[in-house]
Amino acid sequence: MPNQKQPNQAAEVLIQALPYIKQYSGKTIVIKYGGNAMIDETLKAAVMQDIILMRYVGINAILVHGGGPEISDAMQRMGKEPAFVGGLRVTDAETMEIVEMVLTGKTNKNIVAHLNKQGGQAVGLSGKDGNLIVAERETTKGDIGFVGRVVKINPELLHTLSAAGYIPVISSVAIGAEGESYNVNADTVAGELAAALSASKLIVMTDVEGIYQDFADKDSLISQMTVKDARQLITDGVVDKGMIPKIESCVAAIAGGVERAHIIDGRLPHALLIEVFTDQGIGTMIRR
Ligand SMILES: Nc1ncnc2c1ncn2[C@@H]1O[C@H](COP(=O)(O)OP(=O)(O)O)[C@@H](O)[C@H]1O
Ligand SMILES: CC(=O)N[C@@H](CCC(=O)OP(=O)(O)O)C(=O)O
Repeated sequence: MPNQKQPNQAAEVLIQALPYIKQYSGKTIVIKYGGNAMIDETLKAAVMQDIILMRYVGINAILVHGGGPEISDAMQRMGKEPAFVGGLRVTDAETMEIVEMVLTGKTNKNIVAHLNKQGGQAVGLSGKDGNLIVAERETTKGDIGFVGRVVKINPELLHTLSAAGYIPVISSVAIGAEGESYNVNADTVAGELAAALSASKLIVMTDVEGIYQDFADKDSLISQMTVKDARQLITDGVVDKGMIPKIESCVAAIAGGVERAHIIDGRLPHALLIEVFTDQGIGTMIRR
């Protein structure tokens, strides 16, 4: 399709981006990618382009991906019924194998291939590589098997890859003290990594515009709030389901020193570029 912008308009767009390029070049931005934007191929291509552009202007872009629906599909094909306790997948030994095959084997490599096809230099990792994400068994929700609680992040490998211009793509499979695998929620991993890397931003992409004060009222989108407000939303039961781990990961990131966390709509093409490089605030921003 021909570019419908007049040349001066195109120049304006680039000039508007300049202060943001200056602000974030050389800084780290952690992106959690999942949900709808992952299933739709056109949206997926747009997300990859945004990340490649971020990398080319010198931003250390780190991508953490989910893949919950794909894991559930694979389980069902293998005759296993997915079950969740408090939003976490009950993960017996066989399910852990499926999680690792799908997330680290398939989804991770698929994203890496997409990024590389479009001109990026992506490297796929799980939390096992370089002992990146060390976990122990999550025990606060009863026995839910090999679900992990993050105990340590070793981000050195990510610094090395970013410094060399690579885009690390990370699946949320962690390693235990005995080398065993743990299944960790991908939102949680993104928040922990953002804190460990002292990222400038954590951006969580999802399948709604952002956080609503009242989920039934689409005019009640919260454009920004403090960590205290965010915690209150969970206490008051305003957010539930998949939104709770997202808010918790934003809160953990900010408590760990990240400046800002954003929950944005992955269904909007180029939502990442709009968030990082324009004056337009989209989604919900959480700050100290
Ligand atoms: N107050 C709220 N505002 C926005 N979304 C909410 C709220 N409370 C619950 N949600 C739910 O959280 C979901 C996002 O979490 P999830 O389905 O896990 O997303 P993803 O697949 O992107 O990880 C939304 O689709 C929505 O149904
Ligand atoms: C413990 C736990 O629940 N792990 C998640 C890991 C994947 C994930 O978080 O994917 P989304 O971001 O697409 O939801 C799971 O098994 O589904």
